Amino acid sequence: MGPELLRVEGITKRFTGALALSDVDFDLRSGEVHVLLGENGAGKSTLVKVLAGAHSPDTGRIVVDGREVRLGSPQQAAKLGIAVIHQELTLVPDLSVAENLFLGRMPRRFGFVDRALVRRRAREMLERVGLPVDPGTPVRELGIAQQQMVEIARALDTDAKVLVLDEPTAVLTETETDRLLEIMAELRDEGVGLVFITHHLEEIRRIADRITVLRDGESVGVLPAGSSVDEMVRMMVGRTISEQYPRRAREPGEVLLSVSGLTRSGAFSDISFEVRAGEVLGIAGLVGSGRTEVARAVFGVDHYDSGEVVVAGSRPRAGDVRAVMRAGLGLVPEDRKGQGLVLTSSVGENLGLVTMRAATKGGFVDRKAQRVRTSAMAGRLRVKTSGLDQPVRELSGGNQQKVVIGKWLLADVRVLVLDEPTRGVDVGAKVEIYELVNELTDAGHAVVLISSDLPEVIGMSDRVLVMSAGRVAGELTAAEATQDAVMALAVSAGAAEPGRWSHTEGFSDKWREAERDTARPSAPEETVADTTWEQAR
Ligand SMILES: Nc1ncnc2c1ncn2[C@@H]1O[C@H](COP(=O)(O)OP(=O)(O)OP(=O)(O)O)[C@@H](O)[C@H]1O
Repeated sequence: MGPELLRVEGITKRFTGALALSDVDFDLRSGEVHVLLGENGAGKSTLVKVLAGAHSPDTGRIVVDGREVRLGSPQQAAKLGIAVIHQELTLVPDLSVAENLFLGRMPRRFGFVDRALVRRRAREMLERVGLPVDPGTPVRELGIAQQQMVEIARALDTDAKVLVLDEPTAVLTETETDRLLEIMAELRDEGVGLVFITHHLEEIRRIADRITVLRDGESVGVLPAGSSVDEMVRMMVGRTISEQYPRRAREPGEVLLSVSGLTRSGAFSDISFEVRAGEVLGIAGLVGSGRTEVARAVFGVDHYDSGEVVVAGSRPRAGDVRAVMRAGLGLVPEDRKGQGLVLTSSVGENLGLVTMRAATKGGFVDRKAQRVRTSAMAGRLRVKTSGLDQPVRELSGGNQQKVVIGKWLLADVRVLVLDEPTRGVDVGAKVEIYELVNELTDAGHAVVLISSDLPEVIGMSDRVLVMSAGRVAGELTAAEATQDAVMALAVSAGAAEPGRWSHTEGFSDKWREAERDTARPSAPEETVADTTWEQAR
């Protein structure tokens, strides 16, 4: 490790109702990857925003290159060589890669943009991050990983000595993550100092030189490279987690969800499956295999051409979300930046969105009963909040995700479809979500679990349905569902689409890609929120 690039001492940041950072010390040296680890709401993003000049701390010192500085704005931070890659990328989709790389600082000659120079410099910058795209390509044609690389290339060109990456791998596939970690290692070798946030502990094991653990806004310790997952978990949540996938199987009862011959041209075809009371059915599949599309069609937010959906004995009309919900089926959509939430409303209101109807007595909402239930759920999922009245937009990303899950876990549904329920959620809350799945099935409900996390879908399901290229490729019992067996089925439709499977990417890579490609955080999700509002009234 080289000389110290940056140090913060005694940083405190208070928001109304929350002490986000309390007397935090942190330092970064040249040529190291320093990981910030902590539960949802521990204060990681707040510290990053202080380093980015986006939040000014209430107290504390910031020292860059040995000199105390005030980071009054992101521009000032950038001038001092601190570049931050936030989760929400900031590129302009309709401009080319080169135009984005030089946004606001186009090299000019005699007053004209020097196009030849722009292209040459752009190529050099892209080469540094190993991105083989033409600088003339519009950014909107790039995948998320490539866009992230363009941002990193741009950041590095401004002579950044410090590169801060806030949960960059959450949206990446395994191969893309590998590539990013390689580039991070190369930059480290060049002497750049990197601050890295991730909830994936195995990534930390691979790349971290030091790990600073935050808990409730305090720095509780620094772990060295090579620390075990157990050590990280213990320091992060203050206890060990004995069982990662605590599935309690029970004798299945009557069929609660029956899907037969469901077909939508171009998306999925002839999908049939059943889920019984007390069962967890996992749905697995690769890029474009259609898992999420099927879930959305079953829930009624997307249409289907033919087939039948029966929920607890009734046949809701295709495409009628309200009828599907009345029949007793709920969907936790894959979360994308607060999707499924009413951001301006409070934590309590959001948790109660779907249950309000259940808590309605003679036309009036029984507010007391409602509060008891929502507050118990917030406690179980350890939603970090100053109270049920806090606006949900003030919560950290992971805690917003917990509220989306909690809302549906509280809903009185017979069948709950969970699409990527644990993305962005810390390890402790993950296990709590699994426990709640157990409780749902203990109580005789049925759960459909769609997940890109292969160990999770295998560990928590009684049966795993594997989809491939829009069809059901097969079904495995819990005992049969090994990674290899699931993989073999998932690629079984490969012959039909040779191009898709010819590359040598890892399996779970396509897995995460599938998840991402099918995510459409647009109108249909709003429909969900609107419908629940309407129902609540
Ligand atoms: N603008 C704000 N207003 C009020 N409270 C805030 C605001 N921003 C953050 N907080 C609070 O500060 C605390 C730390 O949040 P922060 O976003 O730093 O957590 P995090 O460690 O990044 O979590 P995650 O892993 O979920 O992203 C949380 O309790 C959060 O509710």
